[in-house]
Amino acid sequence: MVTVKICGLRDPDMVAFAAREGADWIGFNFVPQSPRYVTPEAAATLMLRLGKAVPVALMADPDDALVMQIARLGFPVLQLHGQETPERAKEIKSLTGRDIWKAFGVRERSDLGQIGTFPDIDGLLVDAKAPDGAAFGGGHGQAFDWSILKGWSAPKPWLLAGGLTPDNVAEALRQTGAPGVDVSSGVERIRGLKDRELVRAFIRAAKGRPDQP
Ligand SMILES: O=C(O)c1ccccc1N[C@@H]1O[C@H](COP(=O)(O)O)[C@@H](O)[C@H]1O
Repeated sequence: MVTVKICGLRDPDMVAFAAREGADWIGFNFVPQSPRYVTPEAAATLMLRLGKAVPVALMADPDDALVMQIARLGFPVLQLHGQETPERAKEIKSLTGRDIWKAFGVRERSDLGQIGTFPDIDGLLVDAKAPDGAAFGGGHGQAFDWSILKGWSAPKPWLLAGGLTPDNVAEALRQTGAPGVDVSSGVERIRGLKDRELVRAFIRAAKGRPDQP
């Protein structure tokens, strides 16, 4: 079954709702410039509502103090969405003992080459490259040309990300064969605010049960 990560939740009831609807992972965003940012203190409260969903901490170029603070909250997975080098990813893994997922922004086939230079990560996300001039590297609701993944085989467990929505996720999965998907903007009607109907529709479309009430 396809696994689903819903990212950037800020409201405890929405965390509980997404978990009940079948989200496998729920992402909390620690990128201060993002409209989905939560403080570590707020995340600790949100994490009480996870049910069976697994929390993922999204950071971009975090310093050691932040990664340690986040690891102490009990996150098993740290998602690095900045300009982290392979060495820094390895260092964060050794510092925290947590699984490291690295996000890679892609636009063309050659962009996939960078992935092989990160031997120490545990998983990865293939996301669209951020638009020029963007203040941060993800959550822009932009898809990339999925056909660039044709014939590519991921060296680690991976999630497809970037501009996914309830309407396009089934087609994205069909084209890419991704084992999992990650969404942020595509389940919002107002930027930064998740929408229950869209969260439910996304999870159902991704898991291939769109018509169930
Ligand atoms: O969601 C954000 O605000 C964000 C900020 C900084 C880095 C990453 C961010 N989100 C991640 O970006 C991808 C794709 O998001 P979208 O569905 O296209 O909006 C996803 O992995 C989010 O976790």
